[in-house]
Amino acid sequence: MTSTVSGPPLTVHIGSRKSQLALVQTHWVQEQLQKHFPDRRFEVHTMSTQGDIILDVALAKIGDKGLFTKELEVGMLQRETDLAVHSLKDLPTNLPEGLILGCITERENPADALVVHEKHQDKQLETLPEGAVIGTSSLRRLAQLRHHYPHLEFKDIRGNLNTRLAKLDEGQYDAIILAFAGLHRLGMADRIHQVIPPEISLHAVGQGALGIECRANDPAILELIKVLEHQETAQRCHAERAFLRRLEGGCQVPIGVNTQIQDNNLTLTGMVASLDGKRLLKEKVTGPATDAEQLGIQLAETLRQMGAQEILDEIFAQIQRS
Ligand SMILES: NCc1[nH]cc(CCC(=O)O)c1CC(=O)O
Repeated sequence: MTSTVSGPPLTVHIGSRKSQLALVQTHWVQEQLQKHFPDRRFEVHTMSTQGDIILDVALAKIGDKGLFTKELEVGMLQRETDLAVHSLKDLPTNLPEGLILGCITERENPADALVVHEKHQDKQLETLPEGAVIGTSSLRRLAQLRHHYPHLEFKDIRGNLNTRLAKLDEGQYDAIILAFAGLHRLGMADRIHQVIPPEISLHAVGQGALGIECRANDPAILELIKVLEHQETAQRCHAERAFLRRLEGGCQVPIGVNTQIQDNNLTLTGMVASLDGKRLLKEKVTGPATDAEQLGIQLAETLRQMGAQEILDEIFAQIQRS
């Protein structure tokens, strides 16, 4: 065996959450890296994050950044692991000192999806009856659906995908909203009843893509994970993340996006809404895909001029009070 002096360690340690979805995603990354680098060993280390442990409090109220990522980050900073695989939408836009977002993988369909109770098999979002109870833990989904369907009721829902589906099937909800990507990756795409179009619900920043985080001063690991980067997804997600970073008020907020790239031009649509869905600001920007971050910042400033900051400040105060 040859020893590598400056190359990556022969065994690469990958940090992951323990949820079924996290493991499917991490094992995919492990498998891809193994294919590219057959001489190395890739080992997965699972960890529980606060987000996996605190299940009885609404996500919006916890509000803490990095709820699903912090323990994985500590692992890398303490050199127990070399990289961590995240659902990109759970990765805060500002990372701890010493860590970077080293790779963004090809995105699955980023849309939200409607899953209905069996008694509503013949219904769509627009035909669900008045008072039907929709389960979601996301302020973004809540605000946009309230805006378009004020006759529906909304109730918080927590837990992993299987728990949420079980609560729906038991009859605690008439329908729930989940990410298309999560259902698809877990082999449960057959539960998707309606893919919600962007005109109704703009998706979360980074939704459907994986983000691989590593130490900033570890070029060998960075070089390994870069082979999994998907350029178009990365450009879209860098625009989305720059938009969120520029707007964010320090809590989970109703901010949604959509991105498209055509002929090297990136169009970013962004939305900020009040919790009651009564005010909803939406605008878009187009420019060279290579200026992704600049486009995100520009759109954030435009929305702020339209009044987004007042909406976000109000929501932050509301969440603190409730
Ligand atoms: N916050 C939970 C979470 N983080 C990533 C996904 C789904 C997969 C993805 O968006 O990449 C989900 C579940 C959901 O929103 O339904």
